[in-house]
Amino acid sequence: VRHPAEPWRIKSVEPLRLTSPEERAAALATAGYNVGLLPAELVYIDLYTDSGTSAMSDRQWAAVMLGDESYAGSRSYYRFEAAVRDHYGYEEVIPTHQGRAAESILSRCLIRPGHHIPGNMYFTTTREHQELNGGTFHDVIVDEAHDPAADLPFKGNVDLTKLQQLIDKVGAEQIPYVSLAATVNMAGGQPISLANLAEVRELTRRHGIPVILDAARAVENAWFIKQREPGWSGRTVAEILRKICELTDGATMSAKKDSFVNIGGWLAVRDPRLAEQARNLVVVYEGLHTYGGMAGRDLEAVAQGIEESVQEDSIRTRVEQVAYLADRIAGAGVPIVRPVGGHAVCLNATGFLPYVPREQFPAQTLTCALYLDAGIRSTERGAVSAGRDPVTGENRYPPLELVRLTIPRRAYTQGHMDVVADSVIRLYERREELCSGVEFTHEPSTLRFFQSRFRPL
Ligand SMILES: CC1=C(O)/C(=C\N=C(/C)C(=O)O)C(COP(=O)(O)O)=CN1
Repeated sequence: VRHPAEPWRIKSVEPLRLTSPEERAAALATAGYNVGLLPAELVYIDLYTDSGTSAMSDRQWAAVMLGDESYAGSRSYYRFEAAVRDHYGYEEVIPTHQGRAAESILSRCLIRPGHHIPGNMYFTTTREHQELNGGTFHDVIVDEAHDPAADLPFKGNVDLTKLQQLIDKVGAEQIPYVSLAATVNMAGGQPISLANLAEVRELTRRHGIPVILDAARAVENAWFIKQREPGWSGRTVAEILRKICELTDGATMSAKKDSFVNIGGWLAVRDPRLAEQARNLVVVYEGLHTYGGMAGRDLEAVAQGIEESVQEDSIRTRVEQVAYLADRIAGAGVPIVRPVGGHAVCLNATGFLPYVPREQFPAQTLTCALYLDAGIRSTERGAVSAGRDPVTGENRYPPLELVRLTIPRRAYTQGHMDVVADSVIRLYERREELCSGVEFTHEPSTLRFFQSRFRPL
């Protein structure tokens, strides 16, 4: 796979500092063997997340200068609203400062204690807000999504039998909505197909259950539909994105992903009554419903980012850069999640470190090794992220114990991808030496992934 030639050139740069192995060892010990607690200054290539870490374009920065900071009815809000309506198709647009704020407001509006929310695999903040409002999340994704080696085009698909069984078990009136992610982050950025989405739409319509989309990386999902789903190769990404949204009743959006911005999000629905309920809450938690926790300049940057995100060369080169990195790594025999997702290359840590038992957190261990080796920050997407079962208190050991190499948009070049590939391959060749993991020295009670500290065993 060739590294794509980018449809842009660099106009501004941010210097990176190369650290020494000694500096990195000291920094990691101070950070409690949690790379998320490292100062960014001591990270060379930061693949911790693609959320809010992308490069904005000159047109986005120019739009920032046009920000209308009026408290009510800002010009920038109407531009933002028009961009969401044009490209996602929802009538009622409510700004929030980022995705989890939209998830919180939606959950407060629709979920009551005892409710059940089916979805295609969990995401940490999405499930947290569903549970905080008394809901129980049920994973109805196809079984293959939990198998890193299953090389299927749409591992984000819903297993309709699982969904029907849940409806039969708890009753449609106990299901406030079906929560669908496009793409599925925790499965490695796996897309859902339009055909499956249409089947979910049809099944839920029969029971009067709404479908709410998590649109964070829906443009990447649209690209995969164009590439992999029969009948869509001739359509534009913009048309396919609209089609995805048409099959849903609303969406939560972290604009920090597809739309390139450093802060921003929205909740959009079709039902004006739900919209008014959400607007009342947005005023309480985010700000007036025409800025929702963003400055006018942020609203402008999101609007411009949405327009840029659906440009064919933009999304193509974004996804192809991820494929380039995956191809180099997999070419050396390193076990990764197949097929390669839109935003990340996910290393299968149990296959990579077969001698580190699950109780010693192989994925967490591998994130530490990658930082020590080359100053690369990656993300643990395994047992540490999955947390403890709320009932038994035992660690959850999901089938996917992954290290996510998450690629920011328009930020790193082929040279950086090669540094990452070389480091991963070097560690893989030394994997026999990596036979002990880590243990907690500090474990917070909720979302432990972010604040936990460990020591090496
Ligand atoms: C699929 C999905 C996400 O991936 C997501 C945030 N993801 C992060 C921060 C990540 O590193 O993947 C969120 C939360 O968005 P927020 O980080 O609050 O703007 C919602 N849905």
